[in-house]
Amino acid sequence: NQLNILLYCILTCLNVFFPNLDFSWSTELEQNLKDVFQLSTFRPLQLKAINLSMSGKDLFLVMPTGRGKSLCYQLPAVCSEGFTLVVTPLVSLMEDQLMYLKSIDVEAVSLNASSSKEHAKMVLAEMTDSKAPFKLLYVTPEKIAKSKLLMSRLEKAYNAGRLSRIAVDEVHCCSQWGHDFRPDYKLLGILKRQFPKVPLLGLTATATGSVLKDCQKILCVPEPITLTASFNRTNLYYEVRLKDSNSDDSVSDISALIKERYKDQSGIVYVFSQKDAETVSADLQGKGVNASPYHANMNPEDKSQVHRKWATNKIQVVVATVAFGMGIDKADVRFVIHHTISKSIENYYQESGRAGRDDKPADCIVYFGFNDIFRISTMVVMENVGQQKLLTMVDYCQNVDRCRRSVIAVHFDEVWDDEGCNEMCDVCHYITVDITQHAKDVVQIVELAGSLDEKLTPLKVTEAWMGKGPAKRRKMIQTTTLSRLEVEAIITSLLLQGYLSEDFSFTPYTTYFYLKLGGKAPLLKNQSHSITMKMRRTGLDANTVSTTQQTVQESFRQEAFGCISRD
Ligand SMILES: Nc1ncnc2c1ncn2[C@@H]1O[C@H](COP(=O)(O)OP(=O)(O)OP(=O)(O)O)[C@@H](O)[C@H]1O
Repeated sequence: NQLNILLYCILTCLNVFFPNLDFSWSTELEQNLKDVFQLSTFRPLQLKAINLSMSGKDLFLVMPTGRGKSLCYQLPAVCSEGFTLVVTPLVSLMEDQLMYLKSIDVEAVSLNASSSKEHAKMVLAEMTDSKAPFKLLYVTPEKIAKSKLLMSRLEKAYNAGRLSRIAVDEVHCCSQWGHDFRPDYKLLGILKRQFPKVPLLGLTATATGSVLKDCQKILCVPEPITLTASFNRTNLYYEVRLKDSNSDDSVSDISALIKERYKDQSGIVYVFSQKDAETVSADLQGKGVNASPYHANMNPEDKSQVHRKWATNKIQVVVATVAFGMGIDKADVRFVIHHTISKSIENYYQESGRAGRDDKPADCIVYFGFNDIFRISTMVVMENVGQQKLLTMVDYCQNVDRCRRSVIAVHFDEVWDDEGCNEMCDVCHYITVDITQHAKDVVQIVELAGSLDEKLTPLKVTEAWMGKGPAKRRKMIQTTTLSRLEVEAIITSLLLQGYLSEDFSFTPYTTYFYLKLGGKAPLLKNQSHSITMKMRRTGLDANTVSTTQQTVQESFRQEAFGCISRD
């Protein structure tokens, strides 16, 4: 092993100068990639990870969901003597992998709580048999923790040189700081302690530096190399929409999106609770969307039927809780809509990451509702740093000063270049505009009305500024050519920034809302005073940005959440 590591280091250095230089296993790798896995090229970091693992190095591989982590241990398994032990958290994940490996004629077996006695006996016997055909042995962490028989067999296989590699899938489950902690993962340190010479490969789609440090300690891996692929899924468009928590407008909006923008395209709608899965699914069905619910409380047959029908495009949309998660590997998912925010950015990244696995454009939209923050908050109250993580998700939704992608990238400690978004998020469609002159024009209209002892409703101010007021008044003010939506957005902004304020008038029958000068209006007399606001650029592709309705909503939102400072 040490010779291999030395060889790897020398060859890596030489590779810089001689890119075609190969390792002893390179030809076999290339061959099996094509012949067995039927893939023509490696994706970024796959070859590097495989070469490191083949050289005997312990490795943590952090690679976005759907980028091909499994190949990084399956291909080495096929190219090595003996077998690779794969620890995976869910039996369903295991079954998917076994089915896939069977379809490409790679021998693999599993041991879990539902394995029959005969099957377990056969597998345990074959572990030490040099003629046994299997290349991968999938086990749950519970099995490692509870089965002394398995550990004793692993020890025998290790001593016989048959345990070639250990892969720990979803390695972040080791750490309580991770988003999916599983107590049995805490016990996996036994593997490296008992089998120190076997290289370990920990795989995860989402783990911050501190989570990985924790995993390293728990797994007793002395000096792992960490390879981190970029989190930037360039084909995904990220968008946040405001949700009025007191109405079901969001469901109407979602159904309109599915029927128009995503007509005949496959997608997922994530919801907060099992009850929401049932009701949102029923609402969507009522609006003519081919949707089905999915949650942990359904019986296993119903769940696998929904999954199967969705995978074969007989159901267009699955309305699911997070139970519809690991192991979902449908390539052509064109949209992942969150009816409710996720409980952390890690969760959101993983859930939304199920879109666009075929590298074609796909949308990730989250509906952000004020009340949802508190619903989730009570759910995560028992979790370590649950509130902190939830707030990072809220910040992702609320912050319109930073590109959505940059928030995700920075969260995962990735060095980020703002150009990396390529305008593939809603925030990057906003521009900061100077509205000082507009503000002066509007304030002049309200001021003039005041001097004439008139009161103007917001509608009257809008119309006056757009030149629709009485002709003699038009001559006294500066009218605008801006669109109505822009005019409304600017007036709202001035109201929220304090340049205008409300002037209520009560009658026995109704209450009138007029606009009057706000406390900050006098600042506009100062030549050096300027005001800005964020606005969505106009003239953008209707397929990737929201409707005009959204423009107004967004501008309200930025102001309402105080994204523009009140200077
Ligand atoms: N080099 C490659 N070229 C083309 N397709 C690939 C390549 N490597 C893997 N894939 C495909 O990418 C898909 C996702 O792979 P895989 O399931 O290993 O992803 P993953 O990173 O483990 O995702 P998850 O985090 O969801 O488990 C699979 O369909 C796989 O066949």
